[in-house]
Amino acid sequence: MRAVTINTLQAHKAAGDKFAVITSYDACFAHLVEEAGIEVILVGDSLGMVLQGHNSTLPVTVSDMAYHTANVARGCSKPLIVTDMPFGSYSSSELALANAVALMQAGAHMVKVEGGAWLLSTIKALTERSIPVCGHLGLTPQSVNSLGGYKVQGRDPKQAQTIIDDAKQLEQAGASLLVLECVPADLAKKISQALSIPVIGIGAGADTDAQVLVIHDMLGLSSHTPKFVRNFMAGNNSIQQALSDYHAAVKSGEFPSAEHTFSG
Ligand SMILES: Nc1nc(=O)c2c([nH]1)NC[C@@H]1CN(c3ccc(C(=O)N[C@@H](CCC(=O)O)C(=O)O)cc3)CN21
Ligand SMILES: CC(C)C(=O)C(=O)O
Ligand SMILES: [Mg+2]
Repeated sequence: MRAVTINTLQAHKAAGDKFAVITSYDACFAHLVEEAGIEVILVGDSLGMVLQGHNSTLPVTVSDMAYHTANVARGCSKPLIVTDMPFGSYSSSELALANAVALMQAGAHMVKVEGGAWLLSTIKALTERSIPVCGHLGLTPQSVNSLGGYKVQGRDPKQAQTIIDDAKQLEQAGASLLVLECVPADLAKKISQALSIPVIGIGAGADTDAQVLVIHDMLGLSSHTPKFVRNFMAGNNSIQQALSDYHAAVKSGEFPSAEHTFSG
């Protein structure tokens, strides 16, 4: 596998070929993920929950994200590395710019931000300054206190329309990728078809252009696993095989199946 770029992912979408995304927070896992042929590594702020033991992603700092991004970048050379901008680090365009530069200098190839219309000028500012951006809509965990919990989003028609409008505007503002988390499968399908940028689903059904999971969840290491998670260690005795199986199951469309999917 040659180094994955945004062009590679765009070509996958154009050809109707699915690709896989998985979180990593250190060089060891990043290397195993690369060996499995997985296209994209997300250095997710979920590290606040799975590594640091918090019950939300809110306490994670830019310096935490830069530290883990640098460790991941030393462990692999082929996957595209996307790093989450943590809570509060992109509240204004100026703040976002300074923090995104730090994450890019730590080894990220792209940064991810959670939110819709309020972010358009920030996305424009970042992309104009050569910092590629991944959007994130639906269940946005940094908004857990406003949403009242980790709940499926977009079930009522008005809320679904807002997510569709936000997705189109994020693409228009220059986003290169979009994560859709915990939305009904039919809504995710509609958005994936409406956008020309690749859409990555988690709890968003089988019809997005890609899938993402938290690596600890798919290895069966987490105490609470949401409905959209499949344990790829079940019936396996190596992490390397579990990662290869995840890649193959996403590519073939075998994962996610109905049991991992939310309906409207
Ligand atoms: N380990 C881990 N895995 C994740 O997927 C993840 C994190 N941490 N931290 C950041 C966010 C939080 N996420 C979550 C957390 C819980 C649910 C959850 O329990 N969802 C319910 C749906 C409830 C409903 O039906 O509205 C579920 O049953 O899956 C979903 C996403 C996803 N992200
Ligand atoms: C669950 C994914 C999409 C994420 O944002 C994270 O790992 O932080
Ligand atoms: Mg995140």
